[in-house]
Amino acid sequence: MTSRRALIRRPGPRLAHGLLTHIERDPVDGELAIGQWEAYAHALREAGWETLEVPPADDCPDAVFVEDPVVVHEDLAVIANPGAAQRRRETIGVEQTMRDLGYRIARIAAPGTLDGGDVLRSGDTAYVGLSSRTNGAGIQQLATHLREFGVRTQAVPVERALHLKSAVTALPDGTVIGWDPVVDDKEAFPAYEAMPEEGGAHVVILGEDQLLMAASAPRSAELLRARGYAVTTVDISEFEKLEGCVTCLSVRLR
Ligand SMILES: NC(=O)NCCC[C@H](N)C(=O)O
Repeated sequence: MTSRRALIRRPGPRLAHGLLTHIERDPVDGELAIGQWEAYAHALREAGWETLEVPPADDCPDAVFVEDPVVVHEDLAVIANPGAAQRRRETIGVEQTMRDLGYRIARIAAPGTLDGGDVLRSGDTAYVGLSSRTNGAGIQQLATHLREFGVRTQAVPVERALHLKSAVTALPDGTVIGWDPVVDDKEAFPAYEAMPEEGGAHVVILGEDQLLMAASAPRSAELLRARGYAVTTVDISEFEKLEGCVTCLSVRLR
């Protein structure tokens, strides 16, 4: 029925030891996390996406956040060089999966660092967070890789959030939505709208009029429903305790 596929990666036994930067540790319930991850994958499939599992990386606590080790554009998979050293081994299995799927492979190389969570594509622009994980050299390398597609890359400062997409995402019509307390530069975007909750800044575009959001942002979901979007919500509380959000749990391949 569909050519839409999404990469996901099952959480491993060390999930509770995932990295934290901006929040205090709150114990993660591993079993609940697996149930939430399965419900997330189910929501993708219900919306017509085929889910492809990258083999788990059980020694990497944050491997479930599969968006971070790769940026995919058309037939090119840019393997990231994660800014946190302990996340770098996550790229091995992701690269193998992308090769097996027939993607061309490019790489972000040291001294460049880049996490996929910092890359927000909207229209013909890639906004890339200059964050604690992604540096200027990484952004320049990504810009070079994306140039062949006519994609323009624009760096955006990120100081108050982990990744650019922890602070903002984009609606199908190009409006960038964010949670003001962690957005450093609203002026970077041609159209910006504030959401009332932190999780309200995170949308996975399931279709032209269909969004996936976290259950932790009910008021934002209502606002977006009022704009005509069909919004599916999933509870991802255990991943939010690790600074994860709906966007980072999958990579949509189009
Ligand atoms: N793209 C994302 O927002 N990923 C979330 C990563 C959370 C993980 N605990 C980390 O600090 O790397």
